[in-house]
Amino acid sequence: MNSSSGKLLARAGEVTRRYGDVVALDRVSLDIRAGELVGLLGPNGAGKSTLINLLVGLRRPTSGTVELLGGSPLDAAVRRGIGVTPQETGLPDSLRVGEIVDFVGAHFPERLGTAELLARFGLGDLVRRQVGSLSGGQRRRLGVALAFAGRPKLVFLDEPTTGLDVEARRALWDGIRAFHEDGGTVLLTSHYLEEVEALAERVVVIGNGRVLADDTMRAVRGLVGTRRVSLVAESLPDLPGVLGAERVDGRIDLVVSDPDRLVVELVRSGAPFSGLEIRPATLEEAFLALTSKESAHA
Ligand SMILES: Nc1ncnc2c1ncn2[C@@H]1O[C@H](COP(=O)(O)OP(=O)(O)OP(=O)(O)O)[C@@H](O)[C@H]1O
Repeated sequence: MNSSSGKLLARAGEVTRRYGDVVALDRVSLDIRAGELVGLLGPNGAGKSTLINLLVGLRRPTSGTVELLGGSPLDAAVRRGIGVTPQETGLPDSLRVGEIVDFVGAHFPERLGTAELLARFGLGDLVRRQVGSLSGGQRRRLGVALAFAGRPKLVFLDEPTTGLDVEARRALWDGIRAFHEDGGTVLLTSHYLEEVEALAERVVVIGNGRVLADDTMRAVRGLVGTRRVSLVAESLPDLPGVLGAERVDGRIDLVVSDPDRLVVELVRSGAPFSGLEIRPATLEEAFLALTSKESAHA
């Protein structure tokens, strides 16, 4: 909401993280301010989890700086102010849902009541159930809910709804929204554009370890305010304004911002082609175009 005026809660400054030869993050900078709900969007291997792990102190950057709640994420006292749900959560099967929430909550100076927390995430009916008896989706929801148990200032959610059905996903969204509406700050990663669209006002697109866009959802859409031009051709010359290109089932699909100009240039080039189709690009395609921009070849 007041994205540029809120207090700075987390900052990655020019962070690079290598794993051997792999550069998972390449000089990434990111500020998260109080009251924001930021969606971190990117394909598999883009570096999203690595960035979260650096911000929450699970890993250290190879170079660059990380600040969390005005201190260092390596400081356990600082980390008490945040909530984290990793991609996978291992919870002891024999404990009851209510017991786990009590146990986790007890580690924090301030906490949300067990009943309230479970209700927020649509888990109220499960308070007496043993974790071992929960479905995968229920367990996942519990894992996410636990990130909110200690009334955190800032919550990091790494792909919170992966593998959940529509209903469970919406229950989670409601819980995340309720926290945000109370003034809470969230950074969440997702592969799902609809999830980021449903929740986040600010979107950071990450690909190949770099920040490709950091703006409002609207602006990120506009940035690639795109059409998809699809045609059959052996090969194409370099064409102007191509944001992304891929071969699909014998066709070449180009994501472009100005399809008229592209077609004019295509005809002018004399390259043989057939089966020309032009349609609006979906947000998914716009996103893929952004992430493949550097490697696009038309
Ligand atoms: N512990 C590790 N050792 C070696 N390489 C790693 C390690 N963790 C991550 N990587 C590599 O770093 C890159 C970024 O991975 P990361 O998990 O941050 O991406 P991601 O965007 O979270 O992907 P996903 O959506 O699949 O979780 C990948 O190439 C990955 O293989």
